[in-house]
Amino acid sequence: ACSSYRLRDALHPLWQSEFSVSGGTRQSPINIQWRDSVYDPQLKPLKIHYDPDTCLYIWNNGYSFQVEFDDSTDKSVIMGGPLENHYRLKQFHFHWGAINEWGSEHMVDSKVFPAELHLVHWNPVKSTSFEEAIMENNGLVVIGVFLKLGAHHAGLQKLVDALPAVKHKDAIVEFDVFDPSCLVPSCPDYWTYDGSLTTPPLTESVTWIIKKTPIEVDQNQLEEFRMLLFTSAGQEEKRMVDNFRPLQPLMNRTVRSSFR
Ligand SMILES: COc1ccc(N2C[C@H](O)c3cc(S(N)(=O)=O)sc3S2(=O)=O)cc1
Ligand SMILES: [Zn+2]
Repeated sequence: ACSSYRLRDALHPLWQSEFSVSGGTRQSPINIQWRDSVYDPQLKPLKIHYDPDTCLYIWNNGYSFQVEFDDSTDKSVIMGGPLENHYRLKQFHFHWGAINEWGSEHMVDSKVFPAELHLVHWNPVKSTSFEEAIMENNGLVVIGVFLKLGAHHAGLQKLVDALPAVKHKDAIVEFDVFDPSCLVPSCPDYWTYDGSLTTPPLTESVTWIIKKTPIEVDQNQLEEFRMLLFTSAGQEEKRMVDNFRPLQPLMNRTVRSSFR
């Protein structure tokens, strides 16, 4: 894994140079060293209540595909875990590689996964809008779920079937009635740490919750991700792959685990 990591890092100077914020002390993603994580018995189980009717549309934002939700009410929220209050689901998206040997943003004991799901939530108690929450300390909570190559994922397939409609940058397609909790593993175990957005503006406003157990997807489903394009219609095609940020230093942070 480390060799492919070095290779993948060398292949992607863009991500290395463009996305390094000066003076950051809590940047993401990180390599989670299982043995250095600290079990915190005060961490509660994470509670997830998503209403499938709050799903709005899928769009290609030029570095991933994103599924947006109606966040004007508390219909789709998470609570518990390390959180003092509830957080509203705003969007989810993925990061993936050109090949199965890499693609995730976080790593566990230097193990990379072919892809990683991010469910982005914001704190409606501390902030009056998502845009405001992005700039707030711990204004956002992102749940990270690793994807590994394995069985076909029936819930994901509904999403995959819509991807050809958003092949190009800025394409958008209506996507109603989808419950993203089908993408979250039932195992309750997670790690949590204070970090940042992994794309610009890289703000240090994210409480990360990384699920220990990956979900399984099959090769065809990963290949469908790789058929998307970074480029707009009419431009020279660039396949949307390797849209992950390199690992960032842990610095003075502790990763807590919800499990022994
Ligand atoms: C300044 O305006 C904005 C700033 C940020 C964003 N977002 C889009 C980003 O792609 C992005 C990436 C996230 S990740 N990989 O989970 O760390 S979370 C997130 S976002 O939804 O906050 C939208 C508007
Ligand atoms: Zn992300």
